[in-house]
Amino acid sequence: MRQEQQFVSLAHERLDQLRAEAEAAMLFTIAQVSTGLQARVERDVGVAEHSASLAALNAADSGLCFGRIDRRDGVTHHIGRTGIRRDDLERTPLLIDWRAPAARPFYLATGYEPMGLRRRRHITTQGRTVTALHDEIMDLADTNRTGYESHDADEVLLAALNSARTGRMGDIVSTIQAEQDRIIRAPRRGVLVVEGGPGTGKTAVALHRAAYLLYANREQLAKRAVLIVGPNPAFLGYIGEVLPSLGETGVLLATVGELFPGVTATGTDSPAAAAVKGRADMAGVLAEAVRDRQEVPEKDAPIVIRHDDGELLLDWDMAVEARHKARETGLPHNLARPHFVFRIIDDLTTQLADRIGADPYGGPNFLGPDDIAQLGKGIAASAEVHAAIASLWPPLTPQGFLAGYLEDPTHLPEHEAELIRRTATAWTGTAWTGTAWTAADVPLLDEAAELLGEDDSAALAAAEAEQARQIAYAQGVLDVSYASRTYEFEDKHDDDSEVLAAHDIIDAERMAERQEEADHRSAAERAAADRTWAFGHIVVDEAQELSAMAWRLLMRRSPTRSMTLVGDPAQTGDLAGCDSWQEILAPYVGDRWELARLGVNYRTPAEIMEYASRRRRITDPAFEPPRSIRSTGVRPWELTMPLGEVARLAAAETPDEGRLAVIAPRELHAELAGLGQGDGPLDLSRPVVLIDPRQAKGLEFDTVLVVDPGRMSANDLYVALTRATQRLGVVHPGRGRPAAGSSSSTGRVRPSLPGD
Ligand SMILES: Nc1ncnc2c1ncn2[C@@H]1O[C@H](COP(=O)(O)OP(=O)(O)OP(=O)(O)O)[C@@H](O)[C@H]1O
Repeated sequence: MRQEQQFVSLAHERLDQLRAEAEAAMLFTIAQVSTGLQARVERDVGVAEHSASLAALNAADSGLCFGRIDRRDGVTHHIGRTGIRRDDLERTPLLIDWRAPAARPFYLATGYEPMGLRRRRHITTQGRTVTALHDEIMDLADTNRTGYESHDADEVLLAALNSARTGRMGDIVSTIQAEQDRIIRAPRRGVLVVEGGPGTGKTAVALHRAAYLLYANREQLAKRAVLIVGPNPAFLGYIGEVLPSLGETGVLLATVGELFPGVTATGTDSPAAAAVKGRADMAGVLAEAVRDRQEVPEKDAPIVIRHDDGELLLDWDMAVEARHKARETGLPHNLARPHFVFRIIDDLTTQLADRIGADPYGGPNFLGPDDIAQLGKGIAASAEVHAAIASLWPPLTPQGFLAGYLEDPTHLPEHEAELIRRTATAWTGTAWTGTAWTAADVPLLDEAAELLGEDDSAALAAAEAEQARQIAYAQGVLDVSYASRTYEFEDKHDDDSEVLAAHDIIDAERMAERQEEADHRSAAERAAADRTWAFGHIVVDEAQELSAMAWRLLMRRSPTRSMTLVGDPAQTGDLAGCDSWQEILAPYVGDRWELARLGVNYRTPAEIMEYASRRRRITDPAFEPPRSIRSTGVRPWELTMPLGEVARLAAAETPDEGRLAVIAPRELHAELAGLGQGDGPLDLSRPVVLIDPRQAKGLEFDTVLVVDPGRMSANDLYVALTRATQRLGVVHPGRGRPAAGSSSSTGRVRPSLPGD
């Protein structure tokens, strides 16, 4: 213990030193007087880098060193949350990062396969003090004993699993299990699906995998960022702190509803409406709806355009031909539009030229090419012509198009159109007044953006003009720099001089590029603002919940198909969700994806899992639950009581340390308002929270009260019943009945389960 304490103290001293250095470097950078734009940008980048490394060092402070491996060849490594080098000339490693290859035996070695280890040691600390050691002998022939040999190999793991919940997920670096380690370190290429029942560590594994990949592929991933998709904002808040504690910042956490920059989905759809919006055939439906916006006049009712030189007629033939040519390009709507516009203007010009320049005696047209070009310019500049063209083939934004479509949904059976129809009060051009976008609208907006394409030619032209202006400016600067060479300089250094001046090494164009304000946002920040960003890796948690349309959106963000998808089809709650990985993935990767399974439940005690499985088998007789790693001796209980009394029950059941959740169908929440949560965003750090089964997805609490299970679908109930780490109570609404059965720790008498 003394030796390990010395080591841990040394590691912390070195961490403090590194922190002080990073702080000093940051202050120094901030203090730089930076006048030029370039210098300011460099300063900002420097500050961002130093603060990221400072954040990583700060996050590693708690539980800095948690393990040690002694190899048979006499080499010893200490394993920690981050890698630390000594302050010597060779910068020898002091603490090995848990993700480094050298740390791997700490997670994988067993008595059967010791991987060159003699001993594995878990070091438990509180602050900077070593409080316990647990040793495992790997080499059974080794007779050396330390006195800290663990009798129960899982002692450290069980202590971690039994600890009170805080409302925030913690990292598991000190107790990653071998089956989890193999998934965390699997190669980055391709699609890896991780399937497992509730509490098998899917979320934990997914987050540690993200941290591992950023460590192992820092070069590529730091530039492209990793996207982690979760089911709802409360869940993202719950897992949000795990990654900083793993020292990672190049990560964007988002729900699918947050993946269309500029749109915040605050509305809600009925489950049936979301299911329609999420269906794969919505892609074809929207494509048809876009074609509907490419119109032609009625055959016998051409559009009449007033023009200085007389009326012009935009008729059916002309529009059909122009539309055909524009569609033939295969370009999205807005990008094909210039082809349509060009064709119509050309035809109208011919129409006008034929009329003006016609020879009454049947000879050739009087007008020469220059005259005709002049006429064309006049037509192209006519507001009336443009209005007529726009009425046939309007430029469309995804928001404007989808808003219009949802007001009058076409290409769907009437009852489905009715489900998703929106009766908005007004569309202002950028937002709805009245009805908000929903999470299920976001994949449709993304689809619309693809179908419409962005006509950015105006923006590109503006960017080019700006670039030209900067080149001209830079040229001026270089000329001044050349002209102001001192004679002394010229005397001493002829043309072969090795001393370089600005004008020698940089031309105007390059200098202009440097003048441009460099984008010094992190990759994750830039990715969040860019709909077309291609992420280096995408992790999807609760992947079974995503609709087919959401998958289309995600696949666009991952052209390399480097993805980790974790989920459990048995927990699918969303009607739009898929229940077969093959079905989800086949359109994108065929059968080129890997499946890994996790089979041990680290969260739910055996007693609760047994109860949940029994309920589950009512609808799914062949159901096989994951194996619980621990049991608490406390069986779940059922009670019938008026809803108004649930708040009192919750107060009595709330553990002194830790959290309790009341999970009830949404429609009962008003009656359960006594739980005092208010209307604000869900705050999981409160000792008691009231949530519905969908919100409960992915979360866990020490104690859970499930209210009115009869109203929940089989999958929702299964999710609700598997959220507790210690105790589970099930409340049926009713007048209450005399209780009979086992006695609880709170003294309440609880009826035992039918069939128990
Ligand atoms: N190796 C481990 N060491 C310590 N704790 C672990 C380990 N693996 C998982 N856990 C813990 O088990 C609990 C369940 O893990 P997690 O939430 O990742 O499971 P899940 O499979 O995503 O569950 P669900 O499908 O129900 O959302 C968490 O508290 C997690 O920290």
